[in-house]
Amino acid sequence: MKTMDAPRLVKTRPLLTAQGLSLNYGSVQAMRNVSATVFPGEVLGIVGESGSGKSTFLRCLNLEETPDTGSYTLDLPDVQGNLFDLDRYARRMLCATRIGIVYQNPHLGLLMQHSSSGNVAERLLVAGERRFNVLRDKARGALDASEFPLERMDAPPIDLSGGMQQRVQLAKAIALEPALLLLDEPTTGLDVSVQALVLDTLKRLQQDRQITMVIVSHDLGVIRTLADRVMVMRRGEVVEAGLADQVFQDPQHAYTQQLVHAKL
Ligand SMILES: Nc1ncnc2c1ncn2[C@@H]1O[C@H](COP(=O)(O)OP(=O)(O)OP(=O)(O)O)[C@@H](O)[C@H]1O
Repeated sequence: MKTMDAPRLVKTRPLLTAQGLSLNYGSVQAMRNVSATVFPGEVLGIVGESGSGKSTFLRCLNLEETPDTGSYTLDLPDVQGNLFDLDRYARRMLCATRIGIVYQNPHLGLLMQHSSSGNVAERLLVAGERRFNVLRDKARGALDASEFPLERMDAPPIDLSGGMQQRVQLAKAIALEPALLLLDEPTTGLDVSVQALVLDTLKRLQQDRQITMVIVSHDLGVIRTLADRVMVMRRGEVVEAGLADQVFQDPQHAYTQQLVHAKL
């Protein structure tokens, strides 16, 4: 069983605060009044059935999407106010330098025909690094931390396995040591044994670097392995939220009970 690391859960100020996010796509209400707080070094897991609004919420946290209502702040020294008020350039810079994301579909996060090291270096270039040796060394370091086989670092993602592609995405996401790492179904679609290895890497990275993470998965096993806190979504709403161990051991909402028992 996962052991609870108490000090990580007793932090004074949240890093991430999202309040009252709602978003409609035409007549579809993708999110209704969704709020979340994540403290530094914590992992928030978001579970729920397909179409419950998990990815929409994550896209908002990555500033790819702007909700109709709601606010989002990150408690960082040079970042102020509601991030949804930032212009496109400021959003792009904030995402490039402070927020990393790994998508389920590597085509969304990577240039599939470019070298893997080039994909990671691109993130550093956006942040202003121009020295070739530094780019190469930092890309190598990030790939190594993601447990990517370095002898393949010049291969394009299109020639790599799904697990390796996810490691390249991860390396790109952590290359600038982001304050927040967002993971959208990072292991879905991989073979079970590869899933377990990628999960191990995520767990190790989180423990070594204390990265604050928000992970979306429909797989309770993934959430149980990584998350300190859990948020359960259904039809665009949060139906239950709490410490992971509590939610899994004593789910309060009928829908969460159904999810947990279906998994057992
Ligand atoms: N760009 C879009 N245009 C129109 N509707 C959308 C769009 N993105 C999401 N939706 C709708 O919003 C709702 C929430 O979708 P979302 O992808 O956030 O759910 P999810 O919980 O992440 O599901 P899944 O696990 O299948 O990815 C769904 O009804 C979906 O069809």
